[in-house]
Amino acid sequence: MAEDVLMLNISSAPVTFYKKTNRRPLSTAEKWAQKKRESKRKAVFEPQESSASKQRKINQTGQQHTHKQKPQTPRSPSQRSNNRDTEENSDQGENSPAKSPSKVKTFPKKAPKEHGDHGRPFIKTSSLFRNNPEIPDVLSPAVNQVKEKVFTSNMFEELNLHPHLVATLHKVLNVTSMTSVQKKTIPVLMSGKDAVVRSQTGSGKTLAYGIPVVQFLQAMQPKVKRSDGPLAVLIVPTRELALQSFQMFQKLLKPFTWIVPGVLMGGEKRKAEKARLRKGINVLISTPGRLVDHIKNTLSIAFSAVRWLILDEADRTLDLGFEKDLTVILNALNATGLARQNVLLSATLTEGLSRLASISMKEPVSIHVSEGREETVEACPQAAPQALSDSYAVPERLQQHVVVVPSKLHLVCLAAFILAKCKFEQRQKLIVFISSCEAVEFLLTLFTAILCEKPSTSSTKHTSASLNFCRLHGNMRQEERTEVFQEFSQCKTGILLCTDVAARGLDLPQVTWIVQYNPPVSAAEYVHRVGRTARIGAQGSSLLFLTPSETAFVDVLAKHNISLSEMKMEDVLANLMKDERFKGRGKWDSKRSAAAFEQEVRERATVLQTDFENYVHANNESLQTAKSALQSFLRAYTTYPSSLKHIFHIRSLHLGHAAKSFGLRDAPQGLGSSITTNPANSKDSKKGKDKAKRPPKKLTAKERVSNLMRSEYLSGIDGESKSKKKRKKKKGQAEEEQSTTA
Ligand SMILES: Nc1ncnc2c1ncn2[C@@H]1O[C@H](COP(=O)(O)OP(=O)(O)OP(=O)(O)O)[C@@H](O)[C@H]1O
Repeated sequence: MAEDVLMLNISSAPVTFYKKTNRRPLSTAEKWAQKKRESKRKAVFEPQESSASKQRKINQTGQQHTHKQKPQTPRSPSQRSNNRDTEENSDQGENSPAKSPSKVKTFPKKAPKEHGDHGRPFIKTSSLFRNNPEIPDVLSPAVNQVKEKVFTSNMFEELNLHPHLVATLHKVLNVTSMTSVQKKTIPVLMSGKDAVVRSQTGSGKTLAYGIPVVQFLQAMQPKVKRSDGPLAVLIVPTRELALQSFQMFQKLLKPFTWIVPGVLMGGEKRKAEKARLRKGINVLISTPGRLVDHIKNTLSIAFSAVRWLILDEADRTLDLGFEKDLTVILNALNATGLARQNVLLSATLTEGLSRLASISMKEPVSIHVSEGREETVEACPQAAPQALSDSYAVPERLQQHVVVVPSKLHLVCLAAFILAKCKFEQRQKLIVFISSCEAVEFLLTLFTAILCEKPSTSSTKHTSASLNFCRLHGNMRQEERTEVFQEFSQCKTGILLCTDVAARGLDLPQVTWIVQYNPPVSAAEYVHRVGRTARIGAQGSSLLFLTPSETAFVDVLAKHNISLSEMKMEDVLANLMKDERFKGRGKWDSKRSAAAFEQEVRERATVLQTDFENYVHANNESLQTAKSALQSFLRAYTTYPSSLKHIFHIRSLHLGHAAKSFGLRDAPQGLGSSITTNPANSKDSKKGKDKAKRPPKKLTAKERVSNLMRSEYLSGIDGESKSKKKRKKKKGQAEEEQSTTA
């Protein structure tokens, strides 16, 4: 433990605990004085146990409680005794810099005994409300939120489309009037121009390019044949989005049966894809990596007839992570020399894309829908993408919230929120974004075990629904991914725990809440995540979790004209009052004071956290799962881009507190050394000290990219690591092997 603290420089970093303190380090005497003040303060503010209650516990156990406990068998909340120890021997296992030495003396390290009178094992409880950093007020700066009108009163009939296409839009896709982006984009693309299109999430961009492509292909003379091969190529960053876009083209092409759409995506059998390519695919939808794979290994893929290239989620597809793949694709397409229409689309296109856009496009028309530019479709040669500002539009009916939660309380706070929405409210569908595949798996198992239990008696005051958890991330088998994606699309309620693999483009109907349990890597990713709700003019809400040291991210969002309102952590936790399974040790009476209410909330949070911890520590397997989830979370934390490192830096994480958010009582040994790369984080040896004096090694652009990409692999977005590719080659699995990372 102590080593971890040193390695991460946590103990010497007061910024971890109190935001924006530039104080000099405290002397030992000052630290003692501070601790004394702190414990006095706690005596006033923290829930206290009566001495009678303390005495009762000592009598029951025959001893005082110890620091190191054997793992307890997890017990259902209904089995639990209400006579639990809350906030008692609470700080053990955390690398808490404010731990009082006197406390350590008070509790000798003895194994727990069973209660003599009840025959129940001693239940270790968790300290949640001590030694947390102060929660600063979050003042989201006032911004002029960019507004985009979703719908227009114009009908598709006005566009001079094939009547069967219009009929399909009405009957199959159920759409009649155009959205703003469709009204602006479709005529431009039908006139044969290239375009860079930016409009908010869920505003109908897919049809904005889908309709012109189908209109063009159905009118081609001589008639399109399968043997022509790809005439339109659509590149998207994830497999689920590829599947979704493919399904949309299937619908649009219903009346034009001679035009064949097809999808290539990692995780599918290459052999089958090759066979389909041989037969002929006219509208080819693919993830970049898989298309490159076929360009290199499939003879029958030919691009001699390609007339359209569309990059959906273009900022993601064009970013450095996919640059190499895209270069291969562009070279293959350009080799044919045929005139081609190019379209780039995203909700977050900025000027950063000008470089690649200018490589692949001819005098693109820049289209954006923000108010004030309503009717301007400017032809803007070469420099078109520069016209796009850094302000992002988010759906007007999206209510955005932020909650500041100390690391220790993250897990219970998320659980309380999920219970509130999905157990005690009707028709709620949540997506929870988490930074790594392992953490998704861990939370799925934990929540299913602890939150999904049925209430033991009829004492539950509120009517409650059963919780329906599912998960989506890049380490799942493709069939399972597809199944979950389809199921969650169709269900009316439920909770999807996922990585950023679900952040882009997915059109999952009726999602009511987006929870960002781990903050996104950029403002753009924030926009895409929240964009999974409030689509096509609907209402929706989002909640961003930040720790006290991360609150400056709100200012980063404000720079992109995104404003959030604060939700108080206490209010989220207060939802636990609806769930009798986690009630505290005393009899709760709703007529009691506000202070008693607050104490009961804290007790319930503690009971819940204790359940989580008991579950995690019940056996070695669950313990290891929690540890590797924590490790993957920390790894992901090191991959924030340098522009955000002042907010999200591994050194400002408190390992012990982060461990608690994975149900761990202790921060596992050696975690720090496996995570940190900065010499300043090495042990406090002379060598380490010397190194620490040196400025951190400046990363090359390549290293920064590989760092960033590592986070994408963690979150399961399409792509493959070099080492993985090598391993695959070695095994000679080129044909059948399925990529697990996309
Ligand atoms: N004209 C329309 N009228 C009604 N619904 C529409 C219309 N156009 C598209 N939709 C529906 O709106 C939803 C969102 O569309 P789409 O997925 O194309 O949005 P998007 O702008 O691409 O979002 P994102 O930026 O998140 O990818 C889909 O369910 C689609 O069927």
